[in-house]
Amino acid sequence: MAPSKLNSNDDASVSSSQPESGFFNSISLLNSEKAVQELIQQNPVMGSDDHLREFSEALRTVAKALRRSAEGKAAAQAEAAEWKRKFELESKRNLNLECKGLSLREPHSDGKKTETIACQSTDRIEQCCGNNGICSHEVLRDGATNSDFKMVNDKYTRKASFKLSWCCKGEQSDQHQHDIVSFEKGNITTAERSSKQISLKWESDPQTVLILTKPNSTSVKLMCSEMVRWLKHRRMNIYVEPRVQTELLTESTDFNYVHSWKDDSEITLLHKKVDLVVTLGGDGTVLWAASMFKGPVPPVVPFSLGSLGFMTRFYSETYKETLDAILKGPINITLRHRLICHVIRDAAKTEYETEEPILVLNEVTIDRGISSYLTYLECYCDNSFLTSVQGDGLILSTTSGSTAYSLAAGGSMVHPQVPGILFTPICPHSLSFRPLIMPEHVTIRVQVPFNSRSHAWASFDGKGRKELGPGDALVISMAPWPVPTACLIDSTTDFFRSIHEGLHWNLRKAQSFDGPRDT
Ligand SMILES: NC(=O)c1ccc[n+]([C@@H]2O[C@H](COP(=O)([O-])OP(=O)(O)OC[C@H]3O[C@@H](n4cnc5c(N)ncnc54)[C@H](O)[C@@H]3O)[C@@H](O)[C@H]2O)c1
Ligand SMILES: Nc1ncnc2c1ncn2[C@@H]1O[C@H](COP(=O)(O)OP(=O)(O)OP(=O)(O)O)[C@@H](O)[C@H]1O
Repeated sequence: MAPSKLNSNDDASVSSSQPESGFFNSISLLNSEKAVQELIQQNPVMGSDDHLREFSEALRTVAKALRRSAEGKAAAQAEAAEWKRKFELESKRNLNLECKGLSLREPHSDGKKTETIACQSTDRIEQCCGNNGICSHEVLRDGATNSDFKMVNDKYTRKASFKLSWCCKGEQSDQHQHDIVSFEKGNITTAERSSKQISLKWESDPQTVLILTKPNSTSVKLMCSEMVRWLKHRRMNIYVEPRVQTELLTESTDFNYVHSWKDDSEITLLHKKVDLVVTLGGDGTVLWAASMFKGPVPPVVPFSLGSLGFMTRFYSETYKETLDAILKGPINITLRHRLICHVIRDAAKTEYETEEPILVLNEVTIDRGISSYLTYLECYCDNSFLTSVQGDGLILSTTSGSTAYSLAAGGSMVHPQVPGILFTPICPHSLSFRPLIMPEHVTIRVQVPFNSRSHAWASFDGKGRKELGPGDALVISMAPWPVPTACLIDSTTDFFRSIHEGLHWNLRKAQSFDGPRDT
């Protein structure tokens, strides 16, 4: 991922910054008032200006038109492009004003003035972070507003801010200042691929840890209570799920300092309180943790207390040393991309009938469920017909999910930092249907045709099955909120270790020298 796409927000959780075409496509498919409101809430820059509220109105109009007619689509897309341009200009202006400490409510500046402000604020970013970094307090407001503070144990604490940086070869050259592709003196060049290892450095001490645990496991329960005691000793605020809070209180009333929530709606605010998420379990627990955050996700430290543990590189035996190092920082992280999935019902006549989008870290699968007939699915990429699937189903996977179900269905393994979407058929009844890997910016639509003999079923990271009837569709694009997972060593070493140790990739006895050979 190119650095310009990285951002860390004022909640010190990680999100991608500017909307890209895939993201924008997904915005234009947001067709409920609630979904648009959520998007605005989750993006403080977007939500901070009347102009941008107007933008959300336009999005709803665009979304409606997109779903109605073919002619409407062309007009709506043109309108969407115009709003995208306005939005980008506006976001840039807001970011720049923030960097200069100016009020977001200043009257609009003309293009020239915006440019001057942009230059000054860029200088300031570089003064603090260097060319290859981004600070949460610089990019987004760090002025002490009430909402920035959280109340824990009757005292106000502030969510820790951090800086993300990435190493870039050729620091001396100015190549990294170029756009991705540049054209100078008739020569086409591409910028150096600068997204190497991303490093997270705390700018203020992390204070609040959320521990998520695999249920029904005695070893996990023991590890959880030991870790809670140790974190308390380190004066950390600790959150756990209500089930775990009950378990801890049953063990001892001494655990009354552990926080939880009563109502599921409080989960939507967790990212504002939590500095760090610790998972105790296997890959399923990491998926569970990711699913709890419908927007930005705080850094996740996955401890291995499962069987395969592809994404859980940390050993629970050495949790004290690990957490000491992580709370001190800096830490290498992998930004694991997620997909955002919208179920669009054919029967939905109004925007209120459509469903909440679902974020997946591994994959969304559309299969035949209990039906014994072939699944028949029509697939479109950015509104162009791509292919139809006749077989057991289709997997749309992230690169993190490439080593899970997609791998079992014949898809390639892909490094988790590669920003792509895997398109992997499940048992296709065709001799020539090979898996594909798409670029990150595409929007894929999978539709159950009206002449399909059966219904299809979508499942999200192996959970939450939804039935899709004829005319229903699933629209998938890259989500702007990745899951930042801490690395034991670095993204690449961890990935190679996982494919060797977890999957025994290409394990074969070496051929002995003792035999016929070239002379
Ligand atoms: N045929 C298959 O391989 C198959 C079938 C169904 C689901 N799954 C996978 O299971 C996932 C759900 O995991 P769960 O733990 O809740 O269910 P689960 O308990 O059924 O475990 C699935 C297995 O997949 C492994 N796994 C999960 N994510 C992985 C990843 N990113 N890379 C490598 N291995 C991974 C887990 O370690 C576990 O061994 C789904 O997202 C799907 O990818 C795989
Ligand atoms: N906090 C949680 N609450 C509810 N369910 C959870 C929670 N954590 C994990 N799960 C579910 O429990 C199941 C098993 O968890 P997990 O995959 O972590 O363990 P495992 O199967 O022993 O390990 P591995 O995936 O490494 O083989 C998964 O389906 C996961 O979704």
